[in-house]
Amino acid sequence: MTEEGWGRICEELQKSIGKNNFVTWIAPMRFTALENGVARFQVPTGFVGDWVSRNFSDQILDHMTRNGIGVDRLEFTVASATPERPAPQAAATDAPRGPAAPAATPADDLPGAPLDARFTFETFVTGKPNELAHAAARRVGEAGTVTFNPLFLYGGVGLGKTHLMHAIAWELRNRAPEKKVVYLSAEQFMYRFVQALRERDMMGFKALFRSVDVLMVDDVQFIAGKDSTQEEFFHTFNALVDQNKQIVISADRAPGEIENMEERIKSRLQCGLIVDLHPTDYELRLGILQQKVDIYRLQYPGLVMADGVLEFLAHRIATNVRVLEGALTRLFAFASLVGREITLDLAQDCLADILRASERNVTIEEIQRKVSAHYNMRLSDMIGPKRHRTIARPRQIAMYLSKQLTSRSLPEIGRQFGGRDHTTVIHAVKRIEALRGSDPQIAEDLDLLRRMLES
Ligand SMILES: Nc1ncnc2c1ncn2[C@@H]1O[C@H](COP(=O)(O)OP(=O)(O)OP(=O)(O)O)[C@@H](O)[C@H]1O
Repeated sequence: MTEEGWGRICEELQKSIGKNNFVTWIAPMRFTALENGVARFQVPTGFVGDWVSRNFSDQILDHMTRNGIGVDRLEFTVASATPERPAPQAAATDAPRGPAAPAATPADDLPGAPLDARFTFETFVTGKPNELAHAAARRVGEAGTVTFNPLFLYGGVGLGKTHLMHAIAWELRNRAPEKKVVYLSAEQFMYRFVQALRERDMMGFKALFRSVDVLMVDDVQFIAGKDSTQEEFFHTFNALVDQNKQIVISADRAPGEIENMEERIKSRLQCGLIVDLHPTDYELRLGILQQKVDIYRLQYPGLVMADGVLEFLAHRIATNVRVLEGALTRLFAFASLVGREITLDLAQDCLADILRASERNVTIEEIQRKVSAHYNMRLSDMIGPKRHRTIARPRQIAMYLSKQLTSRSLPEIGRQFGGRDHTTVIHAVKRIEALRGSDPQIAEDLDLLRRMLES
């Protein structure tokens, strides 16, 4: 098989496994040879190789065979690190993100930290809260003229700062492989600096950091209060800016708000473009969940997910994306262990602790009040006996929202709606769930009410 032949197979694969999966897992692979029935590929990380081998090898073999290529198995080798720049490797993280990625450390003489193969622009879901940060990161990834220096990304925990930085590094690696791109955390910068001091090799340290083309330092707030590290960082920063080399910095807050950071550093950090990642909104969370589910569906092909579960998670887990991902991972693992469909009930059982922790404190009374005002009915009719459609439907909507937005049990919800039975609540939830899909007016009302209740 030639590289061209592999290109054709790639086109077919993209159709059969979907663009997202293709871009995340297959595109980073490089076909190297076909010998004695073994097709060999280079992959950026062991994790990518394992994942492709477990999830896509049958389909790859199938496409190859159908294209008349005699192949029995696939073999993956990790592209080795070049001395000029760190070889991207999958990093282990503390967050549950599907199967754990093996930790890999770059060669000792390189200042960079490993990159996570999953953190690319293709896997970064954009929405209102992060569109500016994403656009700025894309611009830096284009490797064109340096227009803003530094790019300073900041935002709360788990909102995608590290993901965007890795994405820039991957993009630069693809577009401008000759550039020396170094990504590392501020902690690693300090570690390198202390090590150089201990080994009396400050010349080596300075030469190394001043020779990079793009320097990316994550979580810069870490060096606040660490005087000599700050000092060295300042010199490195200035030396690179003077040479018109791109710098990208991330932190958990705006430069001006980092305590115990020298004023001259703060003002340096404010010279370029400062963009923040806002807390996620419902649409963005839903988009992220949908993307992750596409990946999980391949890992757990037999699992069925009921309608409304992702919407439920996106409503209820508004803390940060890492928690959202952790919830989904747990849900899929749990459902596959017990061999059950992923329903709203299963999600509520399995994620009770996470849901409690991210509770927004919307009460059933509040829901009843907002819904009755919206439909111009009396609050007392929410709990009263009237069964006319103009009353019963809003009541069902209020029950549905109570199930979605609070962690009250079905019997508790029933009790608060005039002592109704929990089966009435189940019926209401199912009915509204169905109407949400078939009646655009109801879908719109639900959306509006949810927004009002959450704001
Ligand atoms: N917009 C997004 N699209 C897809 N995944 C996202 C998005 N935002 C965050 N994530 C995912 O959420 C997780 C946490 O993101 P990341 O580690 O980049 O956060 P962070 O802002 O660097 O957090 P911290 O302050 O804790 O370092 C990662 O798995 C990342 O892939």
